[in-house]
Amino acid sequence: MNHQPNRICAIAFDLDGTLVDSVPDLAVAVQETLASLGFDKCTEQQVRGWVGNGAKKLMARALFWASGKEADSQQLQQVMPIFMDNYQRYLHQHSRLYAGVAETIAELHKQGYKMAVVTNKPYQFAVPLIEAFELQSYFELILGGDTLAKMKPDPMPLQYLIERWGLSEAQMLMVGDSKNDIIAAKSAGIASIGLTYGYNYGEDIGLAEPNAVCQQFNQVLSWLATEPVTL
Ligand SMILES: O=C(O)COP(=O)(O)O
Ligand SMILES: [Mg+2]
Repeated sequence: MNHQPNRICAIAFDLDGTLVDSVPDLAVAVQETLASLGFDKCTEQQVRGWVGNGAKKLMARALFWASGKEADSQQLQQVMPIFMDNYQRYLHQHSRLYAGVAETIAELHKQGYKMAVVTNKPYQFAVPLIEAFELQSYFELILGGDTLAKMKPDPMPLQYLIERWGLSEAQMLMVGDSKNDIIAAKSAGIASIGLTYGYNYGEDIGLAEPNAVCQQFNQVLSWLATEPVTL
């Protein structure tokens, strides 16, 4: 791997909606949590629009939809263990890697890129999900939404990686499906690729203005091959 100061040699990947279509299992966990509280069940499609800011915010959005009012911290404190238990049970029953992810991650690893997962998903779920798809050996680090004091769109997890790996901003790329990923990348001063197939609250990822918009995961390889010099 070429470690020139202005060439990308490290990549941070988002997890939900980028590597893994995790909504099928998240949806069942949300639905069962709502049902156990006596609320109507939401649809999988609704959950698709609620994912992005971690497990607590997901349940807060679901409760708002179900009850018509904002959940207070006491209610969330009571509901979160139920959701966490439910999601723990389903985690990777119906979740699937997106097309091209396994091959592309293996190829990037072969090419020598340093790789990490930077997700807003709680760490306790991120690790077994990545392990279920046998990807853990490719990633030097997995940062969950609760690993550091702040999660995306805050740049903290990306700044942590840059510092820990002793890189310049120009050497790092963020690949994600949500504007949270792109905002975090921009705030950290690094390049980003936005994927169109994931979860972005139903919005066009292009509106967040990543350096490139890709329809398929393997296009990350061709982008890196043609656009390695950044900023
Ligand atoms: O758990 C979430 O809310 C989103 O997770 P992600 O950051 O991997 O997309
Ligand atoms: Mg995502």
